Amino acid sequence: MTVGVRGLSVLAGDVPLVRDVSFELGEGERVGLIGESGSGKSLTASAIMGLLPEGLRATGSIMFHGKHLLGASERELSRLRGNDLAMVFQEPMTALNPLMRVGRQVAESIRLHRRVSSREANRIAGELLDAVDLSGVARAYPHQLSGGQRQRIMLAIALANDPSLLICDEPTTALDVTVQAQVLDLILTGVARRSAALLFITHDLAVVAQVCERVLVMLDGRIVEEGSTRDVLTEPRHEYTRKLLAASDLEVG
Ligand SMILES: Nc1ncnc2c1ncn2[C@@H]1O[C@H](COP(=O)(O)OP(=O)(O)OP(=O)(O)O)[C@@H](O)[C@H]1O
Repeated sequence: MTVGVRGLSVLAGDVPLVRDVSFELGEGERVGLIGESGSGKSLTASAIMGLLPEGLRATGSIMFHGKHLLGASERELSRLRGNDLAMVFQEPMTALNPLMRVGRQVAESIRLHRRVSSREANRIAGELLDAVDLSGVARAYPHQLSGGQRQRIMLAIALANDPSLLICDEPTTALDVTVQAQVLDLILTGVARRSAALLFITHDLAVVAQVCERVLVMLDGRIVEEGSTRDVLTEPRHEYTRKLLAASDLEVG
């Protein structure tokens, strides 16, 4: 097991925003987390990353390779983040440094966690950029790249240290459809190559169908349904999942 979430709740004071959520991700498993806006998907991801907004607290337990993440020190968490535990967000511009060339940002993410010379880090960064079809942009600044290119830089950074868990929070929502397909392919290749587990947050059931083996459905802070992607999308049990399906233009065959 890569990650095991047990009875996770996220609270703002006494108000529960995520309620008693439990799930596991096996090695190399690709799991979708779907549900309407405000259902608690991002907070669940933030709790795993140890990145909850100030004022919120998590209870329950999150095990990652046998380590308790809730209650881990900030030092331990920052050692894991960007290393064995990585995340790609919806908006890459906020995560990239606007003043630093993108190749250097990839190389620095390597040197933050590994003892390698800057030359070696640059070499690995070059390989990572090749792997996301971005050979030749290492010297560009973020604003000189398209949204899809920036998201691929974020993916290269997230994969830089061969994480065993990659969390993607709506990574393609802001991209147009053809670019979206390319980024999804690169995510799939990137996790497959590393046998990394993937937790993929999205509103888009077509994306779930393409990317995930298993799916968790959240409503109002709870997981209300889970199962194989095929079962959930062809024979949804919960009324909410049926509504989601009816509202999507997904044709499940
Ligand atoms: N810092 C915060 N303080 C108080 N409430 C918050 C905070 N962050 C999020 N919430 C609330 O918690 C609930 C769950 O938020 P979350 O961002 O996890 O939803 P989501 O399912 O990811 O939605 P979206 O798809 O829009 O990103 C929402 O009702 C949101 O308003």
